[in-house]
Amino acid sequence: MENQQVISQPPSFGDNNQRSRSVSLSKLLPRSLRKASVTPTNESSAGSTSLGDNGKSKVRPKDIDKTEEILSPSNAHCHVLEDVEGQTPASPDFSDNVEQQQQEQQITSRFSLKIKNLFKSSSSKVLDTTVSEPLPSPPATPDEIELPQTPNLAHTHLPVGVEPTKSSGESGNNSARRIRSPSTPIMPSHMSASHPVVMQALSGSAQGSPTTSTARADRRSNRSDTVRGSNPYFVYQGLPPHALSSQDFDNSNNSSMRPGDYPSLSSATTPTTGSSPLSTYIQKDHRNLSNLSLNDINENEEVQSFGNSNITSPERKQTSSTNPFRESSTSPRMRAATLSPFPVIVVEPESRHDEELIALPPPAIAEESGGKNSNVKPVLRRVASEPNALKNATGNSNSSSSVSNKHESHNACTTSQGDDTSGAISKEPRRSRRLRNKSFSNKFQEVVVGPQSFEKIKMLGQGDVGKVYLVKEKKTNRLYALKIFSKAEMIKRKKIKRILAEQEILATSNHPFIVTLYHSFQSEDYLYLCMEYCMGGEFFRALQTRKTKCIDEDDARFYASEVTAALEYLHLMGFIYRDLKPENILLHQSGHIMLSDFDLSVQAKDTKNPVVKGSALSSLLDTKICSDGFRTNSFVGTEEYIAPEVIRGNGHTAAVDWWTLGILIYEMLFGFTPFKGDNTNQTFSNILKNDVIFPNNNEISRTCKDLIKRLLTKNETKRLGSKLGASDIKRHPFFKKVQWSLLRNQEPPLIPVLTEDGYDFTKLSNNTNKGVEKSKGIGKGKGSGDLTTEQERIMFEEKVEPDDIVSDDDPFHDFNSMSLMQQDNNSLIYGDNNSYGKISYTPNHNRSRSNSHRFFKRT
Ligand SMILES: Nc1ncnc2c1ncn2[C@@H]1O[C@H](COP(=O)(O)OP(=O)(O)OP(=O)(O)O)[C@@H](O)[C@H]1O
Repeated sequence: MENQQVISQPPSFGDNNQRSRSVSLSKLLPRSLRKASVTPTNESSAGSTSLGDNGKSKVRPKDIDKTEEILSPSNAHCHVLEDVEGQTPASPDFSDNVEQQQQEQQITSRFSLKIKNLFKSSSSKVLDTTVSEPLPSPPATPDEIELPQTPNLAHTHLPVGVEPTKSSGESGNNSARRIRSPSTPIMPSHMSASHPVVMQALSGSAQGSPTTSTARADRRSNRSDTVRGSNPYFVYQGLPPHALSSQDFDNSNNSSMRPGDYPSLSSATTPTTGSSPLSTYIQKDHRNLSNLSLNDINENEEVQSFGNSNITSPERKQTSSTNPFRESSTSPRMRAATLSPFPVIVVEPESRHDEELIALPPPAIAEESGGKNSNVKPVLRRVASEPNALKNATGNSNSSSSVSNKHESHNACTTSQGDDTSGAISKEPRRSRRLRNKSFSNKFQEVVVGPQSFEKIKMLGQGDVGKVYLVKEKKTNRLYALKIFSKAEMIKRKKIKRILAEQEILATSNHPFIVTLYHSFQSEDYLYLCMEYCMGGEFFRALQTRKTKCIDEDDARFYASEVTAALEYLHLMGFIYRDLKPENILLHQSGHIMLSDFDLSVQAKDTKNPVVKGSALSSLLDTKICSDGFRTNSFVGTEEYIAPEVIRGNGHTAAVDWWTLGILIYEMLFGFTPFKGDNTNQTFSNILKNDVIFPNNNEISRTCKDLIKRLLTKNETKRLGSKLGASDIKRHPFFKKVQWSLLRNQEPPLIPVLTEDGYDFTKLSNNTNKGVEKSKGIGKGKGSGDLTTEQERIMFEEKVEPDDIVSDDDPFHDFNSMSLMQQDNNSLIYGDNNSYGKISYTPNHNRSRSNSHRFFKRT
């Protein structure tokens, strides 16, 4: 097969050094740092991440959660209505960009000063950031810069705002390729010896100049060269103590660092020398620290600002925010944007969980350990509210018996609530109606499966908090993707709201481009989402199989139209997706897209019904109105995809999804994202200040470039989509030929096929999971494979806890256990001869340049 390129199936997380991808900014810690279980040897660390028990040896990230800031709908932002139709395609309106750039430059300069001053007063443990690095000046170019054309665009792209000198070209080479992986050794700029700040700190050391060829060669030769740095608007303060454990440093052969030690700048050396504990640590475990501190600080900031109050006054907003951008927004325009027209902030009702979760675990533990803390109010909860892993993690002396007791306690709960001998629980637990009362509830019935109904075939991937397994249902042999979350982990990291949101979006959605949720259920220690298995894996992988990491315009139109349809649907439901990127787009076996990973999504408060506007002849659906007036203030997204308003921290709306669509289309066409800089600082600066530029690629039409420009309009009120939402995008000339109601009947450009030379998972799954770990290079360290296997064994052996027994003060009370009423028969059937290890993407020969919009009829 000539055009067929075989790549590894999105690997089990042990494979992560094979790829690199950026991680959503909301993810507090790099995955490796988040690993819950520390194995005896460092080789095993990548593959032995634990979700479950063994809490004593776990590395626990600092607790954070999103506390969404909802701004009063009564102060809904004004939006400029602009009609796309009839406009000359390549005539973008960037009239306010110059003014905006100047103001933003002033603001960012102020931040630099402010943050520098902060550092002056910081202890030596606080790592300096890149703020001393001058922000790149906006390119003195017209809106479109034609760069010299070369065969490989990915290699010729110069980062926006970087002069096309030799060095920047090299830098562009590094930054142009978007190689991302949660555990690729991507070094933040402040960790890189080539970074000026590190250079400064290492002054006197023989690290060379940032511009020396040695440093560049290091960067080129090391995958960590996708240097990421700190956001100029947030201060990197080193790894928080909870992020590091003694075991981690033992693994790094360094005993001098203690768990509580912050890695300091002085100890952060170049990844190539590996002489510092941190660099050794990072090198060995291929960590990406770049996004860590941003989230950490931002999340804490939000907790501080909004965690203890239901209503936050404008004054509170002004004073409590630690976002330097907001604090120092002294320009009238920025101040106006910050305070008006959204002066009132209301905390989301769901934040109840955040408060509960801050409070619950310690009292529960205190109570169990003899109630020594008499001030602690007894908490009415059953054992399931305190997962065994959590008890272990907190060193509860009863933990040893908890595993053996759990089924007893479960049985006690299931048989008779009144039998509870503690006497503490006197009321009948109420059955959660959260999802049952929703309009879609007739889609679901009582849960008909449990963990034991499935057999693990392989791990598909590990996300921020969940592990996703390819499983087959024993009874039917059907394949599913089972996403499993540890309750203890969710509690510790205050992700309860996230998982509830993810469950709700998946359960609510019924759309061909959104992954289907078949079952969701919980056991005592775990939460489970059983979803449609998208055997094509991540669209990101499919892009990587292309020679230039990109696809042609017709193909990009195909994927962009499906993504637009999915976003339109989500917006109609009142959801803002917020994390669009190729990694979160999965490919169905048919080649059509499936949006997944909704843990960063948020639902608008007071969702409104869509409105049809226009005449009978040309009516347009206004989906923007569904979440009108809703602004949320979390700092979420993925570095290269993040919208300017998110960086500014003034709140954002569903318009962020249209921004990310613009980045996605750009990346599909050119193989890299438009604003990527050498580090986070520069990337954010580029996002805020620079216009999108296009490589000199004559194959890309003017309408396509116009669409991208309009989607990447920095002013969200002028961005395409700000008038009617998806309808604005759908009627752009770029999509003129698209038949929106027949998208599912389009021929996809790439068809995923399982190849024959993959791992023989049939044998491996018969021969216990241990074999899988070995074959995938997971758990090389002695015992780690056993540990993973043991945890997985528990995951797949636990019993379902029906809603009736999950008491209403249980943090997971609202995680309803249910099964889809009518299951379609489209899910793949497990085949003994199939390999689930490797996949290829075959160009669809039914689809050519001339007929790419040909539709086939189903027979
Ligand atoms: N339905 C599915 N079919 C096939 N693979 C899947 C499916 N769902 C998830 N995966 C794989 O598992 C990986 C992790 O899943 P997912 O992104 O949902 O987890 P997450 O914890 O939300 O991750 P993230 O850190 O990106 O938010 C995905 O990147 C994908 O490769």
